[in-house]
Amino acid sequence: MLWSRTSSIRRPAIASRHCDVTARFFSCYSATAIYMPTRQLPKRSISHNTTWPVTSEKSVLQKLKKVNRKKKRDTDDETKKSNILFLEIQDAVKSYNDMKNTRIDLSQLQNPIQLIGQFMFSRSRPQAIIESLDIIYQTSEGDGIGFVPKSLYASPFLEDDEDLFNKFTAIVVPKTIIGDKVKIRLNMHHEFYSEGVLLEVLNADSRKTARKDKLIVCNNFDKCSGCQFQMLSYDNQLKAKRETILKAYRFFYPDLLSQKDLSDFGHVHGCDQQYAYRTKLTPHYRIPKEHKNETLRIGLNNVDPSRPIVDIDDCAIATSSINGKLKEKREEISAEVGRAPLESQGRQRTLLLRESIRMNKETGDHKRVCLTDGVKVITEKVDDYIFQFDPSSFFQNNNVILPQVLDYIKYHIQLGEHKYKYLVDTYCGVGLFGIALSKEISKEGKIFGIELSEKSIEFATHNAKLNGLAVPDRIQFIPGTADSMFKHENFSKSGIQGEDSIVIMDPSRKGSTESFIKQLLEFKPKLIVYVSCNVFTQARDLSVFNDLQKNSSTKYKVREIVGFDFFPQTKHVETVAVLELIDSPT
Ligand SMILES: C[S@@+](CC[C@H](N)C(=O)[O-])C[C@H]1O[C@@H](n2cnc3c(N)ncnc32)[C@H](O)[C@@H]1O
Repeated sequence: MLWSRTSSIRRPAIASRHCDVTARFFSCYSATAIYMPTRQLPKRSISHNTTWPVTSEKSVLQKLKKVNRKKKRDTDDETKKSNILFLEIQDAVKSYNDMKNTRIDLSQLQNPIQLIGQFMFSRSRPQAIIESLDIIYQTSEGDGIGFVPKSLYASPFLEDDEDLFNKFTAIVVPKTIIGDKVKIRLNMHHEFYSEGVLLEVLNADSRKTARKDKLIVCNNFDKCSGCQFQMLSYDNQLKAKRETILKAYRFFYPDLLSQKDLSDFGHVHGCDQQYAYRTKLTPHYRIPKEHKNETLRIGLNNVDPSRPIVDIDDCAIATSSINGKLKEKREEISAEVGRAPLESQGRQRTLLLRESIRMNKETGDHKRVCLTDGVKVITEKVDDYIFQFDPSSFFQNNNVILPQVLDYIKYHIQLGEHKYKYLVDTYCGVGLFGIALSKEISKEGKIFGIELSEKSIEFATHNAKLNGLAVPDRIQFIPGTADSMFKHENFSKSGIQGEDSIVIMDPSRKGSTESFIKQLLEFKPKLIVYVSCNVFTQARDLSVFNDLQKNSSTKYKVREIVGFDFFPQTKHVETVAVLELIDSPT
């Protein structure tokens, strides 16, 4: 179970009908030349038969709940994407107020249910165009945020002028960056924001934006949800990712920011290869409905959720062997389309494309190939270690950067005089860190790993043997939750002591648990290395660790928190936090 702390996110009270926004605001706003759609939508001109108010308020709410299940803010998990966006919108409001010298508050952003209803159903959605929107904020999802007064577009959809007066819409626009001036179409409206679809960048060559559209290598970049930052120089991509790290700690562990030297906090190490690095791709396709004359599309989701899958021939961030296999699979599937039984037409399928190495047993040479459906075992090489795993098990998708990450962890293990005897690899997957760092601990020492997936543990044990490590004397992997490890019989029998240990933790996106963190503090490892693919949950977990240590005599210092760019061109950033024990009662 995911632990939770009291949520600091509060829903504002019902929108105030008497919010004061200065006349000065309006004067500076009109200067930004945001104006109504060329095709003005006359008040209440939308057919009542197709849209609101035929759709009752109740059914709109029900539909919204369903459509937005994933986007719903969740009070149990403050690090959920929808909650992060909510915090980011509040952040964006502050930036906007500072820039424009105004005092908008969150209640002024609330979308009335009537407006939500009008924009909910893609078939009857009105064409509302915002001719010019300034992007003033970047979200951790890589989208831009801008604000417009509701009076600019919403009057045809709202009966009550109170819902327009001094009210604003926060518009979240994928594929935009701070400084962009863009033309957009409005899509779904949610409680506190609306989705925008980018139609045109109006200031692409201006100095106000870091956008360089000539850097975009992919023909599908504007539609595909896979990459967000192809229009940025690589340096600027790394800067944007550092901002995400700083933001995560500001939201969930602000004390740390004030303790640390900010100049290096969150520095992101770049990847040597910025395209053709991805060793796994899972494109989707829908078996075309013959009677509707549909065409086959194989690719990734569209940034506009109301549009179909983006057909992708060649993915610029995937390796060449993956792209080769994608072409083969396309031909295979196309050939079968006409033969698909009626009941399977319209069904969505996902392809698994995974790069693997193929060894020539006689010469020892190996080449990289792409495997797909029905494959039992994938083989990968990281530094001098070989790893095998089944395609459903987790394994990192960028092996260009992996040696760099391992070197970084080795550097921290070797820093100082301490000779470590034990390495505890929690959330160990198929044993990557335990095995690849095995030389970092003394010969008489031991490596212990725990992982939820039994299948992964079978492969971790197999990988240990494959790499010449004695099981269970030198290395042991057990299935189970990380929470249960410290009390596990095998762990107790292993004789592993905190003072001579390094604990690696690498949980999935939802992060760790309070129970694990408590036990970790009691175990008192000399060094903790927290690897994370979600910096928000990492910041939350380290804040909990800090709260717990305040009431204990055991003291840790955060040595460093850095990022590694496992996924160039995208919004993702992997972070590594290194904590060292500085004081503990004997
Ligand atoms: C991000 S992966 C890291 C795997 C491995 N460290 C690597 O780099 O290949 C996270 C792993 O944690 C496992 N996991 C998820 N919840 C867990 C839990 N409560 N206890 C132990 N392992 C868990 C997942 O199955 C997954 O293999």
